[in-house]
Amino acid sequence: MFNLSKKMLLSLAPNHYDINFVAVFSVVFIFLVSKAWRRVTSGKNDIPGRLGLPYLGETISFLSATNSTKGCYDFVRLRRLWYGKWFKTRMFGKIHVFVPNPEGARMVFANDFVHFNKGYVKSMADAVGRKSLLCVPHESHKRIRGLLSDPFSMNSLSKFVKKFDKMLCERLKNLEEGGKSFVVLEFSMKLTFDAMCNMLMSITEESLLRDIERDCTSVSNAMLSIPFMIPGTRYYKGIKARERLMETFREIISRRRSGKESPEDFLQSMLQRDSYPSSEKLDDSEIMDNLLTLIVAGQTTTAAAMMWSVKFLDENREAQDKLREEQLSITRSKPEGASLALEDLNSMSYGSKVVKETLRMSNVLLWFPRVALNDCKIEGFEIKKGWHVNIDATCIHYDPDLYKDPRQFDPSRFDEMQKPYSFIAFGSGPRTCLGMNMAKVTMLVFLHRLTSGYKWTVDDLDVCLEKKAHIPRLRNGCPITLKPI
Ligand code: HEM
Repeated sequence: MFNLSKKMLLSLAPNHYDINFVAVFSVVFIFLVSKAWRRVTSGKNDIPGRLGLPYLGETISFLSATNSTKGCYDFVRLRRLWYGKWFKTRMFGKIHVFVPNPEGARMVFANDFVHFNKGYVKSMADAVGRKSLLCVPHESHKRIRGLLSDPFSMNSLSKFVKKFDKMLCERLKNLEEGGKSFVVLEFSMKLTFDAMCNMLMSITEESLLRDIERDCTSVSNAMLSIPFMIPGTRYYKGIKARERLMETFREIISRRRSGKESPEDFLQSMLQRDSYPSSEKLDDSEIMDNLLTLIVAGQTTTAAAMMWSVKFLDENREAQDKLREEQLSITRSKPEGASLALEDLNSMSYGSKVVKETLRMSNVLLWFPRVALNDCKIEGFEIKKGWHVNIDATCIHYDPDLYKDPRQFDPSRFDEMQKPYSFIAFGSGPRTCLGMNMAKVTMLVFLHRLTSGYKWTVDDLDVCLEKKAHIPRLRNGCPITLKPI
């Protein structure tokens, strides 16, 4: 009975067009009815989105976006197109909501540690250590952060500015003499790493720096891995690397305590508190876990931002010329060959806007994850205890209601005051980036030396992003050739 031939089927409809029409009509009808049904059955405070199968949800789509050259944010971008600004999804067994606006961001930041906290990820705590700022509970966080903060205040960074400037000038000179193309990302990764190790522990020996860098990279790779101690896995390599790093840090601390060396640096400022009451000092495991945290949190972020500044300035010559003009006027106001001082950075008003615009557009940290500690509401939307709430910095930084022509690199947009929580590249609230000042001065010195000393050509214009990277970076690392001016 169901064995109708194609001919008979066609005879049921006067022509092919009718069949096509009926098919398209049915699909549209089913789509509209199911949409209307979802609207009727879900409350008006429900966040739209697809949770998919239990546990798995949309994990595969997320992983495939992460594994593409468009980058993992493409997963979020597509869902915004399908569901609107607010949407939810399920990944790795957890429900995630992406918070798309300043009002929502304010609510989450203002309730950090109260209604929200960073999600506990075992691999992260195992890799950077349980005493890391990224993992400790509220009370310890407040104490540890308070004690770590002083060396990162603007005033304390003046020695760092001088040292970093000297290091950068030497390296740029070498590249200029070589006259060859080099990859900015490789350059900036090594530069920021060496500068941080110098500032934190006065390490300058090349082979030791490279050993520590290799191990820090393994730790960083292990932070979001599956925590099984199986040889060959990212987790295993990260834990082994951590053991070696802790051994190195322990040796440095013991040399300092024996009085064999006492350079003026971050570590020494922590050890000077040895005789203080326990509430006013960090114990050794707190110092070591946070040395590792600072390197891991500071290197890749700052290096990626430096790379993006080169790319954006290359694409926007007007901004590059304006920046160069400002920086050359600073050079002219100083004796020849003088190094930069912290006070010089205060005259870099356009430079500071270039840094902000670079961070707005590059979104080195795409979103900031939190977990809801209780049932609550954000902007009227119901959030259940245990849901992951991601403050979507990228969506906020590209919102055309907050930034006119958001895809245009325009540092002068920061001439005007921004709406609160519309610029959140360094986060906000009790977890605001601890290295914010250091990152800003590093980028300003870099931009100063680059634009006042050189012009450059980008040698490969490919815009594909690196695969499997959680920090958006160009796949080619932005190769350039310098031309002295
Ligand atoms: C351009 C460079 C940088 C960017 C864009 C950046 C961004 C951020 C953001 C957005 C957060 C908050 C994340 C959240 O709320 O979940 C954060 C936290 C943090 N950053 Fe940075 N960062 C940069 C450079 C640095 C540097 C140079 C250091 C250290 C020397 C550093 C150390 C930290 C630490 C320790 C935290 C955790 C703070 C806490 O939980 O109390 N960052 N960073």
